[in-house]
Amino acid sequence: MRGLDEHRAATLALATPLPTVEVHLLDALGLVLAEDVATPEALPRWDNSAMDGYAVRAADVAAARPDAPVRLRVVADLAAGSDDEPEVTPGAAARIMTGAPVPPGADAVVPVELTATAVTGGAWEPDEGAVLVREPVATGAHVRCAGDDAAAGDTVLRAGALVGPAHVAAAASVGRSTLVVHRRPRVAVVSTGDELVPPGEPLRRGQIPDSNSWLLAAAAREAGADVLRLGPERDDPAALHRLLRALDAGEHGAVDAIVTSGGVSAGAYDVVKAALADEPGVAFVPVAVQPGKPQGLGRLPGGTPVWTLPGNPVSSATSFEVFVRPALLRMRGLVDVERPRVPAVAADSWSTPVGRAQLMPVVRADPGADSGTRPGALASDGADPAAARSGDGRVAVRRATPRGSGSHLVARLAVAQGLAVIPAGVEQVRPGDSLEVFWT
Ligand SMILES: Nc1nc2c(c(=O)[nH]1)N[C@H]1C(S)=C(S)[C@@H](COP(=O)(O)OP(=O)(O)OC[C@H]3O[C@@H](n4cnc5c(N)ncnc54)[C@H](O)[C@@H]3O)O[C@H]1N2
Ligand code: MOO
Repeated sequence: MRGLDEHRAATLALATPLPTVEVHLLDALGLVLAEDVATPEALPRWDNSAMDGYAVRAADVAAARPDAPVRLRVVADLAAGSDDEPEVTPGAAARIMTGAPVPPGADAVVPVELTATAVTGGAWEPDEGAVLVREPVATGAHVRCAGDDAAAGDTVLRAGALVGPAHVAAAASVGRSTLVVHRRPRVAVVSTGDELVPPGEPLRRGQIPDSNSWLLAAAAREAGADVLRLGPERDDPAALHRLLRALDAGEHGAVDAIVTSGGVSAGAYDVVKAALADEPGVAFVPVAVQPGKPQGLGRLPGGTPVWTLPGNPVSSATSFEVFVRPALLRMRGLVDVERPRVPAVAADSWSTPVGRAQLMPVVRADPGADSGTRPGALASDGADPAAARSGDGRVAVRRATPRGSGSHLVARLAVAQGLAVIPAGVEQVRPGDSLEVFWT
């Protein structure tokens, strides 16, 4: 049997970053940058005021006191956006608003609160032409200097970054209206099985609603892909083969990956295995993991990578999580495609299959476990972190359901907050044992 990590490596090897496209700023949100973005100019572009007030020469107001204010001639009124460049000579000041360029000669800004005018509290009246400064300011006070944020030529965004709101803002601030990003993968999800009917339709004995195509479509979308959801497909190998070949040939629109569920174990009607048996690029391999042992992987003749996941719903879910999700993230251009694994401590005991790693759906073992919050949020969600952590800070976890990692437990899978990864060499987990968990 192939090891869990070995199979993860094999699936990642199928994924390369997708071609790049230039998109408008908002459309870049959630995509991965494929270029470095530099600022052609310093940011800020010029010294500007951080306060509404008066641009002055600091030396002029050094002696200002509330009971002995300094009177300055007001020579200009500079709103943000003004391109005036009035010279502030000794004894002069310019009324200035936050963001307006500091005029030549001025080296500080006096906030309006530290001043009085002839018409205090009213609009500035040019005729009055003067301001009383009641306190001194240091040279440079309330001036935001050119280049504070970035020098001309500085890289402000790096290729490989996942574009979020702050990246959009940074790009806009350097004058970009578009960004070059890796395009989003389009994934076809196909469920198989004669027993399946679309959810909501009447069921006769033996039939169940198809939940995997919905699970996998949702998971793929959550991983940043566009999804073409198909199925349930009948247990007809020739028809399924035709469908998979058509997907590979782009007959349903171009797809970057195909994910199937079901029909890959040892049964008499294992349709996916039969459909792809003669495809030289696809191999079926047992992987030493529970759930998720029967796996198929490879490329169809047109080059489309295909993952054939086992049909048991929890097996499908965990297989997507550890084998497909990282590959989709890599296609999106991300370098870091693994969820961080965090140390945890078992608050529960269970046995694990001999010779296979185990992916155990878990929940926090603290009173906040039912709240739906993730352990990563513990420090700020108001729960008492001490209640959920061991003395050394590790989060305590227990199995999400008393039946543990049973691969048919689809309805209860939603209570799980993460997966504990138990190495193949461990046969029993006991309370207090160290675990590695990734939160999903
Ligand atoms: N003799 C053996 N039998 C099985 C083995 C084995 O090694 N030898 N492996 C078991 C393991 S482990 C798994 S996992 C499953 C995988 O089976 P398949 O991938 O062939 O899946 P199916 O047989 O099609 O279905 C299994 C199970 O899951 C239900 N299912 C399937 N698709 C869906 C869906 N879209 N939505 C909801 N539920 C679905 C299906 O009805 C079955 O109950 O094989 C074991 N057997
Ligand atoms: O591998 Mo199966 O997925 O153990 O249930």
